[in-house]
Amino acid sequence: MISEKAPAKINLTLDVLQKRPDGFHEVEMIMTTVDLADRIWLKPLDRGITIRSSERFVPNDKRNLAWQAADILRKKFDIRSGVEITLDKNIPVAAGLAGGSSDAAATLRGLNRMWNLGLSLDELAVLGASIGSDIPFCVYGGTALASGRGEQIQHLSVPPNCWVVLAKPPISVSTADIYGGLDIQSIEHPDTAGMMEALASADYENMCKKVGNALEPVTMRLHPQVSVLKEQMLKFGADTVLMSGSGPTVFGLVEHESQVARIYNGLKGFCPEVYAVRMMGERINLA
Ligand SMILES: C[C@](O)(CO)[C@H](O)COP(=O)(O)OP(=O)(O)OC[C@H]1O[C@@H](n2ccc(N)nc2=O)[C@H](O)[C@@H]1O
Ligand SMILES: Nc1ncnc2c1ncn2[C@@H]1O[C@H](COP(=O)(O)OP(=O)(O)OP(=O)(O)O)[C@@H](O)[C@H]1O
Repeated sequence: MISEKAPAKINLTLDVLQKRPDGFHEVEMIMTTVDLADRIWLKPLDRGITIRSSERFVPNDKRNLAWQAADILRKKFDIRSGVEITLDKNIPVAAGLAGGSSDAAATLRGLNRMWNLGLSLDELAVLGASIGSDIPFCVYGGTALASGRGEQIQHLSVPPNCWVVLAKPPISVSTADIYGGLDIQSIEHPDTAGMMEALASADYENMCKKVGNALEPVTMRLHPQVSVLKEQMLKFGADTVLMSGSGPTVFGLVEHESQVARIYNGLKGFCPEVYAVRMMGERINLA
């Protein structure tokens, strides 16, 4: 049996440049992995792909991104045997934290080992891109600038050490609806280059100043709870707060562990899903 860790990501920046003829949006976003992770287990089967999950809201058929990752490898390399994929979910579902994408990326890395395919992370990322825009980043993890529709990856420096408090309000957000609700002309563009400089110089304060997400106003308009949560987190002492991805999870950054408890305990009262984690920031190696 093979096991792989599948970490969540947060967006330190997310900029949308334009809508493309294929319906996707041209983006520029800086993402980094945090120490909140699913674990996937791969068990050889004679045939077929089956999914078991600890989380009842996750589909256990071909709608599961991990199923699609296994399917693409089986078809491309004419693999006759099968696999049972067990997902130990810790990352909240449909949260803006790329949980499903990270499970798919971990499945690609794990099956590459189990089926002795000898593929590089770059090759796995290309295969992952055909399933979802966030999967290439999740294949490498770490910290990166993602462009195109999210599949072009440029690796960046590890962020300065800090704590991340994540809070997911109990609402569902459709990524397609949030992109669809954007008015391209009125976007307030985050300073992507400024964030890259802050990371390169490991400047925590500047990193906090440069966070920004063009999708945040769209999600907040549809779900005012997200802005309430953001205000609360700032009130409880976070140095900066931003929505991740298309939401609805918001994250707050603090430099010292001693600042975490006030935010965590303050939010726990009215938000059911709160997590205090560290930024991991380092890339995943092929085992
Ligand atoms: C919001 C983010 O999670 C930020 O990291 C990503 O941009 C979305 O990544 P994802 O969930 O892997 O997205 P996909 O599964 O590829 O696409 C879901 C839907 O989001 C919209 N979409 C996604 C990515 C992109 N660059 N432009 C888009 O318009 C499209 O309507 C698409 O049908
Ligand atoms: N392995 C999986 N884990 C969780 N959800 C999955 C998985 N595979 C497919 N899904 C489906 O994908 C939807 C989005 O779930 P996911 O947790 O990946 O969202 P997300 O964190 O918002 O992703 P992203 O940040 O990439 O937009 C869920 O509603 C679920 O039905």
